[in-house]
Amino acid sequence: MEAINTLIETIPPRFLERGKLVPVVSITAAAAILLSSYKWFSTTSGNKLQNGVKSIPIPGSRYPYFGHMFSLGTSPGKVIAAWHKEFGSIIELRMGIQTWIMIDDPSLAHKIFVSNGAVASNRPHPTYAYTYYGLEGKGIAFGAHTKNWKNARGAVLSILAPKVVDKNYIKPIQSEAAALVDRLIEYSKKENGVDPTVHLHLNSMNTICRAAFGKHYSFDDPEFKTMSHVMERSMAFGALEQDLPNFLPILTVVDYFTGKHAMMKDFINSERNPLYRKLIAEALETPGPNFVKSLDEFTFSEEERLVIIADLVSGGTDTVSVTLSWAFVIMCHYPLAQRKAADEIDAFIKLNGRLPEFSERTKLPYCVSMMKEGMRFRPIGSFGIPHKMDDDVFVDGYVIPKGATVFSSMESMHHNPDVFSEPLRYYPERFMNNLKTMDASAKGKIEERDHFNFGWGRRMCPAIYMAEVEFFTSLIQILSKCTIEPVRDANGKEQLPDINNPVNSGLVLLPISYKVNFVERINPLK
Ligand code: HEM
Repeated sequence: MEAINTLIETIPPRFLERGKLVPVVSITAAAAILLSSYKWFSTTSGNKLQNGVKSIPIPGSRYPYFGHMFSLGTSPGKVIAAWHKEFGSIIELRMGIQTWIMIDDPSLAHKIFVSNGAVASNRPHPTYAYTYYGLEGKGIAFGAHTKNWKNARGAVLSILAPKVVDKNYIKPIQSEAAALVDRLIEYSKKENGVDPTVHLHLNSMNTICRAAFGKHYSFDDPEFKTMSHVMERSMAFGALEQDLPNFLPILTVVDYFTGKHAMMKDFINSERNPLYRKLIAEALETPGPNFVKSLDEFTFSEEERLVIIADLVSGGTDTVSVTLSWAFVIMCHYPLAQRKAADEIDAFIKLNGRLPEFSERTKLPYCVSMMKEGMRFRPIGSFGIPHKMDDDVFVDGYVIPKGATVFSSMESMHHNPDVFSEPLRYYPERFMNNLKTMDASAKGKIEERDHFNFGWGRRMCPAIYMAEVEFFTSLIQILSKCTIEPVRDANGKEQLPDINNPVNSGLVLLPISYKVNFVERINPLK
């Protein structure tokens, strides 16, 4: 019963009337528990050969029916990393009726996702993401690997191509980055320390909304609040614990009694879709380029276009801001690295009388390396977005079975000593000889990739170039105008942000909420 109680605790109370639910769950629980009330322990027989095929190790303890669902705790990335250390680069988890394969070796991941891209590029179908958010699998992020998806992906790649970003979106990115720095400095002057989260959220939302719709917001704009609310609700519905029947079909009855599907449908029809329809209609009339107008050059249905735009807005909102948030934490902990990057920027400004553009990044090798090392040192997600296998694939002696959900274990992969020497050391210099854009590096040879945060193959993030332009531009603006310093307590003692314990928030890993000071410095431009 302990397992079922844990399960109930994971379902947010707003979706449940506990009084009604507990008896229902108790019946299903009794059925499940009756089947067996003991714990199974790991079959650690990995790498045994059977008919020339190595078996994939199954780590840790697991329960009948539930499998590993209660073994991952609140920091699944860390648990998985420990299992990789013990059992090797490929492990298998049983998540209810689903089989999850976790990989922390980039070359194995490459062989599965890239070399076998034709059958390793599907997505699992989480109920909310696929049925409701995706209006039955439309768009690109959660759509099945079909012809429609290929068309959508092709259109998105063309509107996010580096030369299009350079031509249409660099100026808005620059002006939003400048506004971000000004706000961070202004708020730091008002108080002892500022929590950058909301400022970064506004910045990333404005950057993507300018690109998508040609519009941007202030904090108190009611539409900004609506956008944030819609995004937050969507994330909450998309959380794994909302999708338990996909793992444990016995719990379908819980969804039925709690009316969860009706709530999801209602949210999409009465909140998400009307908002996006309004933004899309306005964007078509707004002067200047934007994603909506670019998509209009293709022949998508109204629903298809809406979901593609929603994918781009959701994908673009908190990814770069979390990357920047980690960069702030890291720079507080490594002031010498921060100084070195600022000196490099100052030297460029002294020579050129202006801030560097992204196209000039190789003149700032330390800054570029710092960006790459920051993403390696603190990846923004534990597992990226999973792929689903359409067929069996035979790789390095293992069979990755049809139907399995395959993840790259991002935390473990980026700290894998076989891939990065001294992986726990923050050492930007390791990338000084790899100054290619992250976009070029991600699409190049596996041995030449810098990091793996943007995923793999046909499903690789289509916005890498835009994301790194945003990251670079904000970093340069910030370091040219201020230093990032820890706050001090009443005794003048530094209070450094926590760098070691990320908070798992759905798809992303956030730093624990923190405050730092953005202290204005002599502007090298003046
Ligand atoms: C630091 C920033 C970012 C990171 C680390 C990141 C990471 C990722 C990852 C890991 C995936 C899944 C790849 C896979 O399945 O193998 C992905 C997909 C995606 N990303 Fe990003 N992303 C970032 C920024 C952005 C931005 C700025 C946008 C929009 C402008 C965006 C839009 C998307 C979309 C639409 C997909 C779905 C692609 C598909 O399924 O075909 N991302 N991203």
